[in-house]
Amino acid sequence: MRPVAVLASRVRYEEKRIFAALERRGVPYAHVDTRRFSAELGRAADGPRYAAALNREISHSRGLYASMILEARGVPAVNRSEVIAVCGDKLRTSLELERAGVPAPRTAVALTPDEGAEAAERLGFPVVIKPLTGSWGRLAAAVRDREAAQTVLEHRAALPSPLQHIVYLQELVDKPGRDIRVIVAGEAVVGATYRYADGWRTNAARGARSEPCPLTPELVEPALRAARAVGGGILGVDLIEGPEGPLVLEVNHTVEFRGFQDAHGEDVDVADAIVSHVLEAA
Ligand SMILES: Nc1ncnc2c1ncn2[C@@H]1O[C@H](COP(=O)(O)OP(=O)(O)OP(=O)(O)O)[C@@H](O)[C@H]1O
Repeated sequence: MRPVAVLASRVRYEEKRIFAALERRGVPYAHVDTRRFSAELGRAADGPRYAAALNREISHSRGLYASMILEARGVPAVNRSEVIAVCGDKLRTSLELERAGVPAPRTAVALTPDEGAEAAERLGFPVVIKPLTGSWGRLAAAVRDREAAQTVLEHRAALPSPLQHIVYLQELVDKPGRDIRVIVAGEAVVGATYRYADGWRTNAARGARSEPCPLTPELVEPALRAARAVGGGILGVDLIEGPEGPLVLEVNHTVEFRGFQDAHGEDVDVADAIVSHVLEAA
């Protein structure tokens, strides 16, 4: 069997667990550091060197293009470049969720900061203003009135990147001090955790505490629908509990699972579920 490529510029807890899971199953693998990755075009006839590629790259651009290049060489990538492109952009994700009828917070988008203030007013305060790209909740702001919105949007307008001038807004959902993370691998739900933290951003990267969350149909169904909507693969679906049930916030394409694994202990093996899905793709 040709080796499975594990694409990652950093070997963290998650990648170590994945290497160990591959070794336990006797699957040959090669760690490919994306910082040392290059390919000459026109040589695709060389044929695929890997049975599949598991993309664990944190850098969005390197991850996206690594999957794209390997796919062009006939290597099935997990996740696929198209999925990474959708998940890496909050608006593209929201549009796919909307198309699939997945419940999500009320969301609006404006193509200039000035129009953003109007759109926020129409959505109704308080609102969350988020960058289209990025993670760990960085640069997201909860604003309670028009004046505060205008201050944030003025900062946005001053930023050099045109992408920062696109304003993505959401109602601030009054949630019970926690998020829910559901990990999906293909058509299987690996498990779910609650993530508790102080403040309105309760995601794990900001120091949240993870606890196991029961897999109820009202959670599993929107999580699987969200994963399918973005194209499927190994995905972390983030949900918050609204007054009428779970709402999908976003879908992450490079799942960090340390808190999740610690919360579940021996009951769930995320790395093994990931490897099992990659072998299906191979
Ligand atoms: N509309 C909302 N209402 C209430 N809380 C929200 C809303 N949007 C985001 N949050 C909170 O802020 C956190 C960060 O938001 P979001 O997940 O959109 O940002 P991110 O930068 O993509 O983070 P990550 O990719 O690390 O999950 C969420 O985990 C959630 O706790």
